[in-house]
Amino acid sequence: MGIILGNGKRINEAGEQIAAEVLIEDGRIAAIAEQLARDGHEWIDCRGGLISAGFVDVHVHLREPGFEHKETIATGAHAAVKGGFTTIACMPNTRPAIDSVETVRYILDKAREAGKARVIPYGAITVRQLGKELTDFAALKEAGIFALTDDGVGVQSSATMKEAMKRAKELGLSIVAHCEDDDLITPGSALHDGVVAARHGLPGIPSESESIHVGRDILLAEQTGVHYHVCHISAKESVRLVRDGKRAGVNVTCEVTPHHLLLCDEDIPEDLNANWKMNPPLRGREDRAALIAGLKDGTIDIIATDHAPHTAEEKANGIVRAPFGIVGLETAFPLLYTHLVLTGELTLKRLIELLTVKPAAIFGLPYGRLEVGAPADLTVLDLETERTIDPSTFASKGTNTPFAGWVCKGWPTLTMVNGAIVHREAE
Ligand SMILES: NC(=O)N[C@@H](CC(=O)O)C(=O)O
Ligand SMILES: [Zn+2]
Repeated sequence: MGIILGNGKRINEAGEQIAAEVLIEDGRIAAIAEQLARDGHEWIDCRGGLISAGFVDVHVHLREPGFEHKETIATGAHAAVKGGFTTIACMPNTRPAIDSVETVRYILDKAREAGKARVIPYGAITVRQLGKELTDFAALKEAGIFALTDDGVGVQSSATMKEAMKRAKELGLSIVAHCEDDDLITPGSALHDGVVAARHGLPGIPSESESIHVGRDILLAEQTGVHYHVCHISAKESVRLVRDGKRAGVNVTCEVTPHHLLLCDEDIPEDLNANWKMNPPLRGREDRAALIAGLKDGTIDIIATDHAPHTAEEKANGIVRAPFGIVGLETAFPLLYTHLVLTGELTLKRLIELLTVKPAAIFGLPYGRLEVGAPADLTVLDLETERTIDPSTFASKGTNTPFAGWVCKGWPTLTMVNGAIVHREAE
């Protein structure tokens, strides 16, 4: 007995939406056709919704262990499947950091218990993410990490980064980098060093604090041959450096977040609400344009949310003292579909590739494909119904989003991981 996702649509090679039904058996996609014989299988009515491969998000902060008041693996993995994400990679800036085999095992066990999205942990590059001593990459790989990063902080020392890349290359692991040169940032800076910070008389985070690491690391990746991936790219100069690196044949990829694609510093409300504070900051209007251009020309490889939950109390501390970060898992697809696809910036086919097959492919993961034989990680999307983003309905513990009140189409109605239904909207 299998399950049929019936009365749905899919996107064909030409990018058209065509009628489709999908049969799931033994956790895999067993058949895809315009119409399937019911044959006693369980039949689910997709009501004309788009059946897509489940989304893959390589940048998620799950906060457990250590910051369970912000998010737990269970609440974060639930938020993921509500947003159509079936595989999420969790960042190591937990307490303890993901720098030991024990912590990797703890996370994998908790994720299995939660039974929602598939969780693949990153391992920290350096012990406690302090930027000094490298972690035991081989042991972390054996325990099940998916790639290496110190996200949350930049690796300040070029020598440490180079040594990390050499060892990662030997083990076939990717180096994923939060690019931030601490020396170039005045402590307490919260906003991009641009017109808005200037108007408020606040010190700004300059673009070169990001791009200098991007440039440095592309040169080191060229030397070491490692696959190097840039987190949450935000500055136009960083996009240019990645474009040049790719042209020179360096194995460099990068991700952009929905918020950097849709917002710039000039959109931040005058009261400087801290739900607009994240790292890297919303940059200038030209940076946002460069990110969209980079996405269109293939310089930017994928979209990742940088889901970063914090409590409302922490975010009420004012723009300077509040922590950096916004949630993203439950709003990413509706925002991108409504504000990039329906506006004509990107095709739906391309948006879905940026969220599925592309992230899977650059990290060698067997997910993100709507194909017979592939693991049945699927999401069904209602492309018609308009809904308003309401943080009080989030499964995430975090309600810290600048997008509250935005009206979107493209809401996930059903999510399946390995053939099991892990989320279904009430009808
Ligand atoms: N992006 C953020 O603003 N914050 C992240 C850290 C990070 O991704 O750098 C967090 O852990 O809160
Ligand atoms: Zn980061």
